[in-house]
Amino acid sequence: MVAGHSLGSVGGLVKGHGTENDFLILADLDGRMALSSSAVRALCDRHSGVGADGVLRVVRTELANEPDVAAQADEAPFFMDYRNADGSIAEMCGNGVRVFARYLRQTGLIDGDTKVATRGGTRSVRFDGESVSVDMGPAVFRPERPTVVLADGQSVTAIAAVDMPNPHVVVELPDDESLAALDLSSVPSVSPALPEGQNVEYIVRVGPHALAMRVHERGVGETRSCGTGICAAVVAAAGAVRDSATWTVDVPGGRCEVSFSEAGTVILSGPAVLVAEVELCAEWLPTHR
Ligand SMILES: N[C@@H](CCC[C@H](N)C(=O)O)C(=O)O
Repeated sequence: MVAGHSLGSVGGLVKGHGTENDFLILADLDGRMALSSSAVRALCDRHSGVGADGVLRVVRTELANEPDVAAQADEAPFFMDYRNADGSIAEMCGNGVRVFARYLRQTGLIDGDTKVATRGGTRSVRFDGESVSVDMGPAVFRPERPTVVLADGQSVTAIAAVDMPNPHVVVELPDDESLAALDLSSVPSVSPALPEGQNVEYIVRVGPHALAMRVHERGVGETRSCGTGICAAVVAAAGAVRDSATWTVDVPGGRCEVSFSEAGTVILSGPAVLVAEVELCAEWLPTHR
């Protein structure tokens, strides 16, 4: 890992967030770093590390050592290697990709709208002032309709399981009070669980095209926002009715907007903020490889 570089010099560790879903951005442009899951866990630990929901490693796409990613190099100059705080790998991160794009732009690695390579495919990104919009691709409904147990022991059948392309289970609750009362401090009991595990979104309809949502993320725990989860929630709530309206989704960390493109893909818009440059202490590094 790199310590002591400024954001402008494209190196080091940068902290950022999208609706308070927070990330550590690690520049490894030549793709030489062997980023272990234990290093990710150590970095993301909020007590003994820097603290974040996940790590975004920045690699030139043609130098990514995953063939499905390197194949995106003609379209997308940089690969977002996303890791959850527990060190696990995920296909996609909707808040992360906006923050990743903000980082690329602020460091001068790109100078405008771009495409980002991810394990879930290439994503188009458009800058619009404070907001960043991403074409998140198609949502795919899964056949499963699992049951999720709430803290009071009540079981609720999910309204949908949706791949974005990471797996989501969406549960609808009757009102704001039920949403506020949820205890998401442990992994939700989901039956049958999806084979790859799942992110679980709990939603309340607060208007014709408006949701409130909390989320328990696979590999992280409760987070203040989840971009792919927000998309899955809107897809589940909209069902077959996909009109041209823009949906708003309020999460504990802020608000994102979701709409559908003419091609039927899901467009996610929301803030992306870079917060700090972090210089790791030389003494800390060798023990956290
Ligand atoms: N916070 C992300 C989703 C990150 C991946 C997720 N925890 C998973 O394992 O699928 C987002 O904003 O989409």
